[in-house]
Amino acid sequence: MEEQIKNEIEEKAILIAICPQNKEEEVESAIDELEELAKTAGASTLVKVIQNRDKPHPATYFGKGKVEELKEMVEQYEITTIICDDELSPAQLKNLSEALDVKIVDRPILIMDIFARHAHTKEGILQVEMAQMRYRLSRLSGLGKSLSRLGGGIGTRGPGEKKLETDKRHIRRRIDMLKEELEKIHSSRHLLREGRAKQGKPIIAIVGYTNAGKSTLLNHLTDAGVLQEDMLFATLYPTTRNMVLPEGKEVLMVDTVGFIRKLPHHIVEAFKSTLEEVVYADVLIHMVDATNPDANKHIQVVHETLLELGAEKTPMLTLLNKCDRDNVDDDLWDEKAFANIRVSALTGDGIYKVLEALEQHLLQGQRLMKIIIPYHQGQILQKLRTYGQILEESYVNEGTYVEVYIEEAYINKYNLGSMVVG
Ligand SMILES: Nc1nc2c(ncn2[C@@H]2O[C@H](COP(=O)(O)OP(=O)(O)OP(=O)(O)O)[C@@H](O)[C@H]2O)c(=O)[nH]1
Ligand SMILES: [Mg+2]
Repeated sequence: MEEQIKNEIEEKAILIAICPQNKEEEVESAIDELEELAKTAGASTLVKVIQNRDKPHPATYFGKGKVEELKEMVEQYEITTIICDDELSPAQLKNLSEALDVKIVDRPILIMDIFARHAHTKEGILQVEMAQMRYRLSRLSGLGKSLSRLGGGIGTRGPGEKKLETDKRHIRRRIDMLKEELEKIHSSRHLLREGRAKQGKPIIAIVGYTNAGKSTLLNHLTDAGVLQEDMLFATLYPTTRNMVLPEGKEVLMVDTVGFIRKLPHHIVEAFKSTLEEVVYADVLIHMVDATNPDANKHIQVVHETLLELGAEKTPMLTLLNKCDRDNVDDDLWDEKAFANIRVSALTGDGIYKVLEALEQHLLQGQRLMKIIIPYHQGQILQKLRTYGQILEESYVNEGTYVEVYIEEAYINKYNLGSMVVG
């Protein structure tokens, strides 16, 4: 069964979340963020309802009484959409939708909807559709009912197919096609990356919470002309630009997709190749919006996401951004960074210090390492050829024996310490 999509309806939403003991502040800020996300997706929030409970009710997310209350509010405010701060199970989706007779949207659907609106490149469009299809396949029983209620708006936007597909076999077939197309794009991205590696320039990736100012920084540094806007997930694909540091060192700067708490698993999967830009970087610039009351939480989410991606060991320089504003948190500090610098990507204040710190980091004393690289880790040898100065190379039983002059940063990044011999 397929349904034509209509997107013109005005969505009036109630936001719902549960609050375990002592988590009041965290939940408050999460639901405020959910309101921002809802706004970005075109829905206005009329009411926020938080229920104190440790875990969601397995069948209906909220308990019975609270669902009754919701029902009354839905009628009173002529609500079209309920948006839940957590990911809902198929049963919860179905039961809530039946009990309340409105569309039910959860955090993953909402975020994917925003991604769908902002995807403009072929890769981005395919990736979003892949995430949506995978999600849809896993939620079919609950979702069909919920989304068919209003036939438009959040959750029904897709950049690819203009149909809301609810047939399992069709979805599976579509997923296979998307997979094939994406693999083609990814192999060309791989070649691109190899090409860059051959240039031997260090890669610097700008990471951070969504809306922190990453694109603004890239634009300031390189006139990249990337869209910078006060909205969540303005950037969905990486832009790379050449740059020369003050003492003449050439680097590549990459702007990337922003992170957010509870970034849907299907998004992470579908955007893996895009997010991998972060994994291949030699240094990370971590942008923090120092005026956001939740900046500490944002820093923590960025650390967690980097860990998930396997980039937690990459040296990181943290920029406490938007310091031109008067509501900056002066106590902010990212412990994991090798330096914290206060900047304004908008006015350029402090940016010179950033470039100096980067350059100093990249040029800092090299060390002589005598190591054996196991044969199955040939890619590390490639990196040493690119970034280091190899004095000797020979083949032994355990792998390739190498004596190399290499910068400190790479020793940590490639875990060379564990390969030392003699
Ligand atoms: N006042 C001030 N505003 C800034 C600064 N840097 C960025 N902004 C604003 O913050 C908003 C977000 O900036 P972007 O550069 O789009 O942020 P981003 O991190 O690329 O966001 P996503 O791509 O959506 O993840 C824009 O409205 C920028 O103008 C700054 O230093 N000062
Ligand atoms: Mg951006």
